[in-house]
Amino acid sequence: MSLYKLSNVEQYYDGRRVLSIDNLTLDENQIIGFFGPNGSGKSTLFSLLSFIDKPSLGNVSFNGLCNSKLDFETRQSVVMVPQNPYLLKRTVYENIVYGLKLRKQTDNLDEKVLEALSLVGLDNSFSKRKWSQLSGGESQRVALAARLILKPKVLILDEPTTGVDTNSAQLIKEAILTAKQKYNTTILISSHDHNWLNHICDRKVALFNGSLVEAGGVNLLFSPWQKNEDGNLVKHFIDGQRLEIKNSKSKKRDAVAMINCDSINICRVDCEEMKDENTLIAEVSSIQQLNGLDDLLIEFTISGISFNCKISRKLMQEQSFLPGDKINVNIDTTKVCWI
Ligand SMILES: Nc1ncnc2c1ncn2[C@@H]1O[C@H](COP(=O)(O)OP(=O)(O)OP(=O)(O)O)[C@@H](O)[C@H]1O
Repeated sequence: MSLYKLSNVEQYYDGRRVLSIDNLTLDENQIIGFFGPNGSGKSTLFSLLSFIDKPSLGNVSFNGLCNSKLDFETRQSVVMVPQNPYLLKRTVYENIVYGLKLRKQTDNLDEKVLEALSLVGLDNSFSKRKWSQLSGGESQRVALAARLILKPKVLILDEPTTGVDTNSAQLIKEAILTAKQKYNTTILISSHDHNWLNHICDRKVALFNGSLVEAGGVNLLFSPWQKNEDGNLVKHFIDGQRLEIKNSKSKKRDAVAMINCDSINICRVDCEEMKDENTLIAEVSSIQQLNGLDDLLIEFTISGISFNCKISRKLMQEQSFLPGDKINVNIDTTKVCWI
């Protein structure tokens, strides 16, 4: 049985739908990464998974029980570090023991604080410091230690590496891996740092305008980018091909483009009707059947970089693609999102 099961979940703010998830299951003792552009619904989803909010419609079940039937203790076993964690205006020690005291678990506090601090790479001298005597990265780690000390069943981290240096990001990563191993904690993390997520996650889930993008259904195009004369970002592939992204003047050269597989059209290389100045040449690497759908997922490479797109069975019958075939690729760059 999955730990979480979401069915037909929708969340509305001021009459506007910001989240719509037909089906999502999350398994126990995994590290699951959530990514997507700003405003795609990651924090909203986390507020439902942490039981801070109830969905406007649909059902979030946990360990087989509907969220409205969960007892206080079960709710308390799920803890979250929000995007901008709040520290009490007290010492680090008092911040870290706060949750334990609320739960009336007051035995061996000193020992537990020492263990929690060492998990996040801070020594015991920090316990006497005031909240105001910490750097941004140290505050993040204290906020994390205050949750780890609870040995939670689920730990939800909303962008834990935003604004922290690489050393703190590494320490946070190690603390998360230790929590998974030592306490069997299930960890849900959102981050815009794909390298960091790739190194730590067992599974990654993409959100796009409040909807889930099925595994393999999204393409990420990483830097380096160059700017053309109009200021738009252009990807130069090693084989000399180029892809200009429309309306990207405001984006930086280290941005990551997210291209939904539905925004890509393909046809055989000898099919003239799709060809224009933006058409790229690619090579088919694999063809997979998508579960329960009348669609196929085609993986292909453009100058060694992997992409995928969906095609209908009808198009497959017309074009009969095979691995190794050269294809024309058109990407609707007006639909690109940025991470
Ligand atoms: N309390 C709220 N009231 C009204 N709208 C909200 C509220 N919270 C979030 N939203 C809107 O819901 C949408 C999803 O926001 P959310 O914070 O979940 O996205 P996100 O993926 O976490 O974004 P980011 O990467 O910027 O943190 C956004 O359009 C946002 O403006």
